[in-house]
Amino acid sequence: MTTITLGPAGTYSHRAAKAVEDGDIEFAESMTAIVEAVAEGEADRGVVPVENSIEGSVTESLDAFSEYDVAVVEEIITPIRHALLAQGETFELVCSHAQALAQCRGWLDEHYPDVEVEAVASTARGVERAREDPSVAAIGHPENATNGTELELLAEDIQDQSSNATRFVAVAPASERTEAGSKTSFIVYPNADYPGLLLELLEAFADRDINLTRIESRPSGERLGDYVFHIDAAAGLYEERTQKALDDIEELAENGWVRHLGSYDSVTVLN
Ligand SMILES: O=C(O)C(=O)C[C@]1(C(=O)O)C=C[C@@H](O)C=C1
Repeated sequence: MTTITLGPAGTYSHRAAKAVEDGDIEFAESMTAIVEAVAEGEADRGVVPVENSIEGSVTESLDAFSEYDVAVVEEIITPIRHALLAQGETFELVCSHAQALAQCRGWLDEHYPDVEVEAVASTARGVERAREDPSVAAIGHPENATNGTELELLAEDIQDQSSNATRFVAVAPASERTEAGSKTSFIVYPNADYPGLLLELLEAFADRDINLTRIESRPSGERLGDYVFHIDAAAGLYEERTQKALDDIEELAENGWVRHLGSYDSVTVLN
């Protein structure tokens, strides 16, 4: 089994992938490339972040789920505890993934108000930059201080909320979609706009007592004000009520499309 995730080695995505998948792990540079590799059969599984408790959605992953046909087979929730790593105490630039920089914005403003920040493709890419250049510090998992050239751990637990956590999903080829699982993800493109449309979409679930755990609108890209809705429900497709809700939203989106990513269970991993 080959799993593809965000690289290089040492990213939080890599840690989440190792926690749930056996076998080889390969790396890509973007969430889109990971989802595409799974959709095209180049990898058996992909692990991508979808949502963070401080910064919200990882929109690149959501947009990739609209673009490529894949199944979600597991949800992985993990606490994210960032460290500041560098060759020494004097540096001018902090490099990390945009999500990680945002999760530590307050801490950086307080402790290093004068340093510049630069977003790079992943936290581990930032660590590489810090290894190459003494004027660069990185934000990433503390183990990056010891899993290559030694870096100093200048500070730990620098995320703005101690409860910082990220939700990842494991994706598989669309043929592996299953109806078994306690959660289901839907993507709905109604291709329509009238008063009460969103209410009707939500009623499909509310009328059947299905709790929604998330709803997110993403621009469809077709025209301004036109949206694709990502809806996560705390119910499995094996349940009659979920099938009925799906029938209703398919009817509401008769001019657009509905895709479900399958049903899946959730695990929490501490790493
Ligand atoms: O750069 C990494 O280490 C990642 O795995 C990406 C990512 C993200 O995009 O949310 C994952 C978890 C953290 O929230 C910060 C960054």
